Amino acid sequence: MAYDVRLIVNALRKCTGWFPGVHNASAYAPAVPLGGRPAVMEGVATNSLPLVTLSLSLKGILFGLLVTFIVSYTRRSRQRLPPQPSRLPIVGNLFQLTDKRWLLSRDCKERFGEVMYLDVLGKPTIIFNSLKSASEVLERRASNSPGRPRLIVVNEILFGGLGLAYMGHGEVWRRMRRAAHEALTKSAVQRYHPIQTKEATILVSALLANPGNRERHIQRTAASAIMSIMYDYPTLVSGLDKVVQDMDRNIHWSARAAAGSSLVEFFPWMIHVPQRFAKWKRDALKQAAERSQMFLRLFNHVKMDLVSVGVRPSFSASLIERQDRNRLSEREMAFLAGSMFGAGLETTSTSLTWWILAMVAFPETQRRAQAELDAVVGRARLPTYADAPRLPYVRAIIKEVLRWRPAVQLGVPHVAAEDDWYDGMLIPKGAICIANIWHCNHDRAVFGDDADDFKPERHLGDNGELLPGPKETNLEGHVSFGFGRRVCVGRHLANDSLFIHTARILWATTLKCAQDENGKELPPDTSAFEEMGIISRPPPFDCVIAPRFPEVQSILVEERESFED
Ligand code: HEM
Repeated sequence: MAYDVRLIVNALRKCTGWFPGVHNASAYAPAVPLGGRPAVMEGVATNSLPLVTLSLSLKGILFGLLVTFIVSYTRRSRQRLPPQPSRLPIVGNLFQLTDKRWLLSRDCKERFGEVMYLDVLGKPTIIFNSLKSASEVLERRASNSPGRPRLIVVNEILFGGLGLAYMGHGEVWRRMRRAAHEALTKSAVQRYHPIQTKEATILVSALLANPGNRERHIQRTAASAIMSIMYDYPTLVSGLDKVVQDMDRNIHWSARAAAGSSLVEFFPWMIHVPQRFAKWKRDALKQAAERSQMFLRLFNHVKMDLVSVGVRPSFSASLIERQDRNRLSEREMAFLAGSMFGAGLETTSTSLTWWILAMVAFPETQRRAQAELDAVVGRARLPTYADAPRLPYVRAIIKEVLRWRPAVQLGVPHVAAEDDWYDGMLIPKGAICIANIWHCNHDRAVFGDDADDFKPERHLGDNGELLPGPKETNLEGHVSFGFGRRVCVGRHLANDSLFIHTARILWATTLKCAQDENGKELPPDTSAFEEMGIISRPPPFDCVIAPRFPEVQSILVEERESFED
């Protein structure tokens, strides 16, 4: 009897998604309509194998039947998984996972739909490409995904297992998370308004005095505010302060490590390689020792001040006051405060930089916000937190910036505790779940055909009031703060900080495009971004920052003099 081996091999390929020779993004399965299944699920090309015809005996027939059985069994179980791009032997879809630009592309969403399955070195990984799928699985059924995957470098080495953002959801995480949550509720963060107000004023003055150093001023203000909030640290004069530089180095390390860039994340046995053969391990351990010393030093300072100077509001002080209730050890408290610094600094400063870019690129939105400020605040004083309820457009701009250009474009990974289903597709137990925050925030099914446009008024109601976001978005109007039990614990602090900084910059300055020598405007590129680990920020851009009216300078000086230090 003659059999065409091609049929058997192709059937195998159809079920396993194995495409020999596929090794880069250009080799993804052919396009299919939105919501359709990619080629790997629909069928495979049959013209790449040589025609081999064999004469088979009875044994061959039995072998064929066995293969057919395995094929149809594998196919049945695979068909329940979300669509998967073609993969390579052994590494599977590793290269798709690390190709962030492709993951953020419309092409990815259109080919693979709302939920995509990647096999990364044998680890099932699910990418949620729509707001509906991410919020249903990670928000509404949040109790199934509070965990994090094992993050060896950032959690186990750099944070010694105590990095709030990166640790698993065990008992220690629960205690640390509850303590952080209680110290940073919407009402608790109001005690930090004086710090944030002062920092915003210093930032505006610095931007007007020396606009060329814009990025350095933003970095200083973000670092200074968070150091004061976490440790009651005095206002930093410069972003070059040693403690900030140390922290900064650590943050960069964490951000890179959190992006899973180290080989040990994929080959955990590498953790056992002795240090003398593994530079990555030596470097990471050195960073970890520095980090631990710094966290403990800063925290102990607050403890001593509590005795000598008395209680002044800070996150660390509130942890010490509630130590019995929180049941946290000194080390856990010190690492909790340190985790907050790392998680809050780059995210907030990056969002402020995206905001400046948006104001320069879309001057009509800037003018509308300034008209609102003139009407509500006038020009005789700077805006304050008390004005916030009557400044819906200023706040709508913040929501829109966070939606339009999220600082974290691909969410921090969660892990599915049990098998779960979305739209008939299996999310297997143990799968790494990553919300594609970029696609969620630009989801046309929720935000309309103009989802890619910068349009703050989408957050306003008919009477100009600020709307709660779509129900899928934690009512923020975006999902840039993540999901479920791991949602950003510092989001109220971040929102308040962005409000006072942006309101004061808008009140005092006009932000304009830079010009070339012929007076031609040089608008910033609104679609480019550069990556720092899990953070995406705009590439450097120039802009002009000028006082909006003559009295600005004297009012700023007066305001600064009113701050006692
Ligand atoms: C605009 C500013 C910010 C953005 C865009 C942002 C974004 C995020 C995102 C996407 C996550 C991951 C959520 C998830 O796993 O689903 C996160 C977690 C976290 N954020 Fe933020 N964040 C910001 C500001 C802050 C600030 C100011 C702090 C602290 C002061 C902070 C502290 C944290 C912590 C500790 C976590 C980990 C929570 C956990 O795993 O239990 N963040 N943030």
